[in-house]
Amino acid sequence: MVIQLDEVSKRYGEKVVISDVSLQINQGECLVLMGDNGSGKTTLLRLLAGLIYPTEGKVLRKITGGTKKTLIRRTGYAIDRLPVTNFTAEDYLLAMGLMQGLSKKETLYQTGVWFELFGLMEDKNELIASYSKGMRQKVNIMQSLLGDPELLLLDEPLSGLDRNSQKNLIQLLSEYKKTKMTLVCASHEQLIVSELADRVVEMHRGKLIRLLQPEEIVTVDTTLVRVTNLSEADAKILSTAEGIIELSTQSKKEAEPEITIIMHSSHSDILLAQILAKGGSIQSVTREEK
Ligand SMILES: Nc1ncnc2c1ncn2[C@@H]1O[C@H](COP(=O)(O)OP(=O)(O)OP(=O)(O)O)[C@@H](O)[C@H]1O
Repeated sequence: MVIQLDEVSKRYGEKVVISDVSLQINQGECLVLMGDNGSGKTTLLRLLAGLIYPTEGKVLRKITGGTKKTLIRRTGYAIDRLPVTNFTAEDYLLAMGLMQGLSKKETLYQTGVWFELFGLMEDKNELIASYSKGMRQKVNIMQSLLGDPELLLLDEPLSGLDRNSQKNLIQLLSEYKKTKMTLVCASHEQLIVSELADRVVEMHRGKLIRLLQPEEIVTVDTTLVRVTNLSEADAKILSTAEGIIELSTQSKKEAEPEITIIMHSSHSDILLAQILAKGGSIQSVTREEK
């Protein structure tokens, strides 16, 4: 399935949630959506699923053959949290399979393979309401895969899964990708980016701000340092030093301007020594490990 978004915006009342997004997602591609909380990833997935409509612009989903009805059947969507239902996992998935037009036999066969893969075989007849967060997430993903969709939309699919299940899911999705399934996934997980992504889109306040190749997503350990007493000239020199990622000055009323520096942790000892040598006072040092 190929998806084309043309100047898509979505508003709720006055609030602009998606703003002028144009993008083509190709058949067999895996596109990963990244961005801060509230940046619009889930809303974009819902637009792609056809669950909501744009306020402006168009979302075109192109399939070869088939009707609007088959378009819905050919789309799988795992929302960010499976609602707690009063069904057992097997009954729930059976109902979802039948609703999609699968036979009982087909559904039980497909789900049986996944119950085994995700280690849920012994719990399949327990109520979903009694499941842990991770177990519920596995059922959520299984329902999205029913009927082998051509377009699969996943919202934070690795969330709540143990390491082993994460790897099994990645392996399963890699197999689906070989069948030309189009995959759009909201995730910050390095495992998804490195193992599945063909392109990564970064969102900020409803806009696409960057389109990246997976190899451009380099996660490094960074250190954030807050400094005062550093002259403007020294700050300028420091901003070009090796290991500096970002340097910004915040002027506060009736107080020393404070400089915030984000640096590669591998260079932090040398850079902190340079700041002190220039007469800077270090207010705080925070290490952010990725
Ligand atoms: N039905 C709605 N009515 C009003 N505002 C909404 C609605 N749905 C989403 N929003 C707003 O749209 C913005 C984007 O929300 P969205 O859930 O798409 O973000 P997100 O990037 O998926 O966030 P997160 O990483 O926290 O899941 C938020 O400010 C949210 O409050």
